[in-house]
Amino acid sequence: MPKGIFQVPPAVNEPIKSYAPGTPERAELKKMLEELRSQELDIPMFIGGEEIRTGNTKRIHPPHEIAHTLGHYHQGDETHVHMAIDAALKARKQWVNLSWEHRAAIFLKAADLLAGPYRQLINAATMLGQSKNAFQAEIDSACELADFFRFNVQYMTEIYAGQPESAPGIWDRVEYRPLEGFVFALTPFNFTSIAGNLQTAPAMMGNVTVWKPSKTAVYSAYFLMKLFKEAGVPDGVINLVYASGPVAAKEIFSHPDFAGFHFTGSTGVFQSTWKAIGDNIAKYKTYPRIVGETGGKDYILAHKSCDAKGVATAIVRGAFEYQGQKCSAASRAYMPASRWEEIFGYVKEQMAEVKMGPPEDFSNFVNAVIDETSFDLLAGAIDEAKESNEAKVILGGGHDKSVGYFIEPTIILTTNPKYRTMEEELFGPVLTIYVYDDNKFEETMDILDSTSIYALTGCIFAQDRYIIEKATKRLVDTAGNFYINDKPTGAVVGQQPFGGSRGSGTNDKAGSAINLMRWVSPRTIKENFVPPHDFKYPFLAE
Ligand SMILES: NC(=O)c1ccc[n+]([C@@H]2O[C@H](COP(=O)([O-])OP(=O)(O)OC[C@H]3O[C@@H](n4cnc5c(N)ncnc54)[C@H](O)[C@@H]3O)[C@@H](O)[C@H]2O)c1
Ligand SMILES: N[C@@H](CCC=O)C(=O)O
Repeated sequence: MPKGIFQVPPAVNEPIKSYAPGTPERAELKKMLEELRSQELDIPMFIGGEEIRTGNTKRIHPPHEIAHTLGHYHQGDETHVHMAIDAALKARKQWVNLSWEHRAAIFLKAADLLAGPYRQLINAATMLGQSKNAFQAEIDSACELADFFRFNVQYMTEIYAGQPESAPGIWDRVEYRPLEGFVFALTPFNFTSIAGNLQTAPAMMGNVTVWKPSKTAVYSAYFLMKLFKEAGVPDGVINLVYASGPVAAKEIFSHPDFAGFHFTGSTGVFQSTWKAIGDNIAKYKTYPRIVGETGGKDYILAHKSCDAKGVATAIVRGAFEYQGQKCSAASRAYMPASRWEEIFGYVKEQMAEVKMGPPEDFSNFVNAVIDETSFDLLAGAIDEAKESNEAKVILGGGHDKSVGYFIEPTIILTTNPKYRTMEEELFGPVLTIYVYDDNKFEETMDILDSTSIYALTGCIFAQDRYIIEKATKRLVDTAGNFYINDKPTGAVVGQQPFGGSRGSGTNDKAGSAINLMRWVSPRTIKENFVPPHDFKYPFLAE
């Protein structure tokens, strides 16, 4: 059989389609939305390639239309988590031995299927299930996920190519073994791409996985599983269960073969799961890898030298796209007193054109927040600000859950830079502004640095280059992704590796070689071509 040192096609970012009126992609997406809306799906779990139905079904509805039923999923319990672990460990025997180029081919095929025949299916499922507009679905579930697959394949080959030096007569090699056990992927509701990356990144490196999605993103998870199957992921390599988070975590974190945790979600859940892993540490065969990207309190800092219109657009897009439900979304902003009125004028001008409603109507920029719990939390914080003597609502502030979970894009102005909504992650379309005295730029950076536990994203708007340098240095620990004259959202795989530090996560940069390295356990192999036959050192010769 001919052999070769294979090279993968260089990764390029999936081009974003416009969905402008009259484009074929708009027509295809509209048709797919209608098709999905006309069905009520029966959604099983997938364990070892089998469809598992429990009869304990839960209704799925669009967050923007509570009365409409998209389908029902079969809720599992601890027995299904166990089945998933067993199926993963069974599949491991073959999967770890499959040559890397075949793993690569599966995920390159997944990228092409997603960019082609699955594109509008996954986009429509994300729009309906998670209430995203067409553009937000496109950049997430089609483009970012295809980018994760393609760039991760390329990074995988770069990792494998990393080999040590060899002295004369010796050949040193490193093999990047998958972890000894299984990986648990616990995924959030807000990005279909993240839900599709957390189990495939470890799987690409030769691992087997148990995947538990958010209960509010089961609908798109179901279609992702179909995509994985069609791409050729063998049975049992990725097992999808819908047990509750605590039930799944309890079973998984007490299993001796638990070898890795790939998490994205809130800081509180990450901290509690880390603690559970720590409590069980003596049970495991190997020290588990823990990767978690978590919450944020992302900021916009404007200097008096800023471009006011640029700041206003960063506020509108950075805080309100996808209803502020991006971990990267701007939720606090520091504005110079001399420019605030001008900036706010532009914000009001832009917001006057923003429409809110269901994503099936393509003229809506803002859709619904994910569920009632989130709605109540956001509405409560807004109402509290309305009553506060330290804050006032200067834009939006309305909320209504009679049809869907709609929260108007809201701006709170506070006189207290440590006001609750300057510190806590709310995860919705609520931005809090603190206006500072132009002469207190440095003190304002100190306040910004010490206000929240998070350090995910942030940006500086300034035209003065000395100020840009000063802010970049002074705010070094406040964000894992720092932007200059740009909004703090919209990182692209291969361009801006994404992740935060402090309370925002382990900063292992999703969609990068840093992340993939966490899913391998290298073995060093030294081969001596002509082993010595005499134990004596030369200096013993006398
Ligand atoms: N840093 C990042 O890259 C990034 C990206 C996306 C989202 N996020 C963060 O994710 C959060 C929003 O997503 P979410 O609401 O789905 O997060 P979440 O923490 O509520 O849920 C994440 C996952 O954990 C599960 N879970 C919830 N409680 C659990 C428990 N007690 N034990 C075990 N599992 C549990 C959920 O079912 C879900 O699958 C925000 O905090 C956001 O900032 C971070
Ligand atoms: N890539 C996205 C990640 C958002 C997470 O929820 C961004 O940078 O906005």
